[in-house]
Amino acid sequence: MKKETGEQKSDVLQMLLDLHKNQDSPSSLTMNQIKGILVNIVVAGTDTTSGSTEWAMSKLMQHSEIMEKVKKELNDVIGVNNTVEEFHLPNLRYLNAVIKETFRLHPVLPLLVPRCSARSLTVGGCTIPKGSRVFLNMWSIHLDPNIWDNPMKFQPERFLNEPEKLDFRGNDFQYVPFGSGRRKCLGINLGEKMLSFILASLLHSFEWKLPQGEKVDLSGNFGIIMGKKNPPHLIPTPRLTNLELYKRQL
Ligand code: HEM
Repeated sequence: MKKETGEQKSDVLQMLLDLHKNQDSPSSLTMNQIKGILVNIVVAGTDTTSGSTEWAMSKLMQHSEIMEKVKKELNDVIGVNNTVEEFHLPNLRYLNAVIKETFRLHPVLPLLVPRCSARSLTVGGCTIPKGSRVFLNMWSIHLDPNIWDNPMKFQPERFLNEPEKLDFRGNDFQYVPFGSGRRKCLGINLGEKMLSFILASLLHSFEWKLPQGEKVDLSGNFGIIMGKKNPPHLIPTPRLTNLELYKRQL
């Protein structure tokens, strides 16, 4: 990418291509490896973000009192005569707690990515032989009553009181929606910001309702990425007072 000043600025693709050019370096990459990395990023970043958005919208449709609190915060922070901008996001504390609580109850990768033990070891009295394929059931940790009060309840407030104690950077093993260790999600910052931006925009710009006679369906599908079995059908109506603002968003 070339800035107007003429100064070169590298993006991810450029960095990968530079590693390809430098074939003598131990960290050089082949074109096939570059393709693999790019596909990995696109695949890993797409269904996770859209799946989490669907879960969060469904939980909010199910809990109207929580939806009202989110809308009040959006009005206070953004204002009904304004659209969401990136700088608003850190101030949406309650919405961010809703997102964290959605990750806890509906992690899109409930078993994370499989691990392989590099040596034999004993964990909690169980021997794991070298070379075993290990799945970490992070979902059951997120619902463990020894760790969480009322674990089945959708209660974003639990993340408001001591937010620093429960970040999702992989340091608190009771809460790891983005995994932990060397293979943890490399899109944490982007994923968190995208989700916050998408939800804030959807909820600030529109009122949402279910089609007549339909109920919120919370069944999940079975797969590596656990999205909703049936995507939510929701009907939007404009929420902003100034309809010109919708043109600006297009
Ligand atoms: C709400 C959004 C997202 C969630 C909940 C999520 C969650 C996860 C989880 C749980 C893992 C497995 C970590 C482990 O096993 O320790 C993972 C891996 C990964 N994620 Fe994300 N992710 C999200 C968004 C993204 C985005 C936006 C990108 C890229 C732009 C991305 C790129 C990746 C990659 C490349 C891996 C594989 C890392 C590896 O195996 O070394 N993710 N993600």
